[in-house]
Amino acid sequence: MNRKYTDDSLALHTDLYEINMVQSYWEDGIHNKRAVFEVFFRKMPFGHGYAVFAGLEKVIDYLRNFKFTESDLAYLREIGYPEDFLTYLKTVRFTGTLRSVVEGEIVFGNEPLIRVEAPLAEAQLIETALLNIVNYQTLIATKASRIKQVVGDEPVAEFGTRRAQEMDAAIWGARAAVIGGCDSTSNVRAGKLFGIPVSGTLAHSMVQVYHDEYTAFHKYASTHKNCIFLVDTYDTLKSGVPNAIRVAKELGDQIRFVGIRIDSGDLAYLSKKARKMLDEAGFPEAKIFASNDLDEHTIINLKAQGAQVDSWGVGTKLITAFDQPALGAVYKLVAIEEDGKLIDTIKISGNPEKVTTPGLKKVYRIINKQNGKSEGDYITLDWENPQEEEPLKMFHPVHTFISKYVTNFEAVDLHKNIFVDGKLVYELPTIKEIQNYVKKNLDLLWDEYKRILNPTLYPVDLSQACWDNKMANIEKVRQKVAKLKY
Ligand SMILES: Nc1ncnc2c1ncn2[C@@H]1O[C@H](COP(=O)(O)OP(=O)(O)OP(=O)(O)O)[C@@H](O)[C@H]1O
Ligand SMILES: O=P(O)(O)OC[C@H]1O[C@H](OP(=O)(O)OP(=O)(O)O)[C@H](O)[C@@H]1O
Ligand SMILES: O=C(O)c1cccnc1
Repeated sequence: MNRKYTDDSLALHTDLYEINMVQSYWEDGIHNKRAVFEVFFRKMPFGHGYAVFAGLEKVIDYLRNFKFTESDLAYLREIGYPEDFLTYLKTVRFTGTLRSVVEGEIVFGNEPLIRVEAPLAEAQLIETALLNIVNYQTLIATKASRIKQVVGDEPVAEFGTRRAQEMDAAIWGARAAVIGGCDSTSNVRAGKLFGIPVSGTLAHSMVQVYHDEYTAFHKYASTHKNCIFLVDTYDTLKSGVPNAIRVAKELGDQIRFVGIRIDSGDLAYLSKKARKMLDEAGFPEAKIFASNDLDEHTIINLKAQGAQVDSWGVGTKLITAFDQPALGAVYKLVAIEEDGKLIDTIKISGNPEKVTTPGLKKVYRIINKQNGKSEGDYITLDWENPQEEEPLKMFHPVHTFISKYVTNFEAVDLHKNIFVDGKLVYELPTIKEIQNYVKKNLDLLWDEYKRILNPTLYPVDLSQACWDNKMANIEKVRQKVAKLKY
């Protein structure tokens, strides 16, 4: 490789306009004003009833190491930035406070997932990377959770690396898939980096190398104790399954015949026939693994057809978020310092759903103590404490007549302090802990929110104070615009 600059930092993993805006702020002397931005998405991915948040570990890593290196500065110099601005950029680190929902949190549209309070320049420079990370990982974790919803307790292996949108996506996608509910990944590097269980069978090429299944299975079994034989290279029922049975019988206790994998053809029909053959041959414990372009839709169909599948391998459609390639999370300014005080800001849109909600906010999950289920999420201004309100009025933020009163509840603040004044104060959980957290959180939701087709809309409401503040800000902008004379 003969590149002019070494790839030794992620500070330039940003859109040019962020640097240009920061240059203007710096020239104007406002780059250190406090600014507050929030990350949120509007539309539920895949039409799912909930999303699974992922990406925080990478966000933390990115922010801890945030700095412009000599090669970054040399490149910026080359493309025309002035020396005094570069001298300033050299000093920039992340010194802000970041509050966020944790990985594995069940989240919904229009609620703040991450809140960044930092000097304006810093908060601006990190926008692109934060969105890049959270958009992808949350999307994949959510897709995996959809798949897990239809699979139930059977194991799901993530097989997507070869079809992922490049290497980083494979690695972080594998991790996100495991957060969402996959039990293992085929990506060995992801196993090494994140402590995720790895799993695998064998490919058609190995059968082709030995020209017949019998020899290939024997060779595999002579080096590996646990054997899952791939049975669809030539003819699943006439050749693959009989050869798997023959080798398993011949080797007896010398191997652990875990089962067979079917990777083409009619998976319902073939799995039922194969099940019968394995049972009749005395292998009722042998498992049937299925793969081939699977997703939640094919799996639900296969189950409806009575497919005898015990374990699922899911690749392309999971790792590429095949039916919805982007989450669409945004990063919006909600407050900015003026005369030493934070002032709320708003972005108006003709589309009511795109009008931002001004001010520093918190998001609470309102859990009914009687049944242990969530009543909805409740967004408040920073200073509010919904726990002190009894009964708590929850109302739809657009169709405000839809409302309910909740009593006997626990209001759980979903945001944790991750960085305080640039210092990391959060201890990262293990992947196993994150997976358990997802399961525990999903128990809070009624099944109606969890079905994969037309789920009931989960309430994400604004507190009265938050709603009033939004209306007041809209009115303020309206009056300002009305006074303009152009
Ligand atoms: N019984 C079934 N009901 C619904 N979908 C199925 C069933 N069996 C398999 N499928 C799905 O149908 C698709 C079939 O893919 P494809 O047309 O590539 O056929 P194939 O059998 O894999 O052929 P090839 O040998 O070329 O791989 C896959 O997505 C697979 O998961
Ligand atoms: O279908 P996916 O959900 O994407 O799962 C991954 C696929 O990758 C492999 O196929 P491939 O044809 O690449 O290699 P093989 O010869 O090992 O089957 C495997 O057999 C699966 O079909
Ligand atoms: O181990 C497997 O069976 C596997 C791994 C990656 C992709 N497809 C299948």
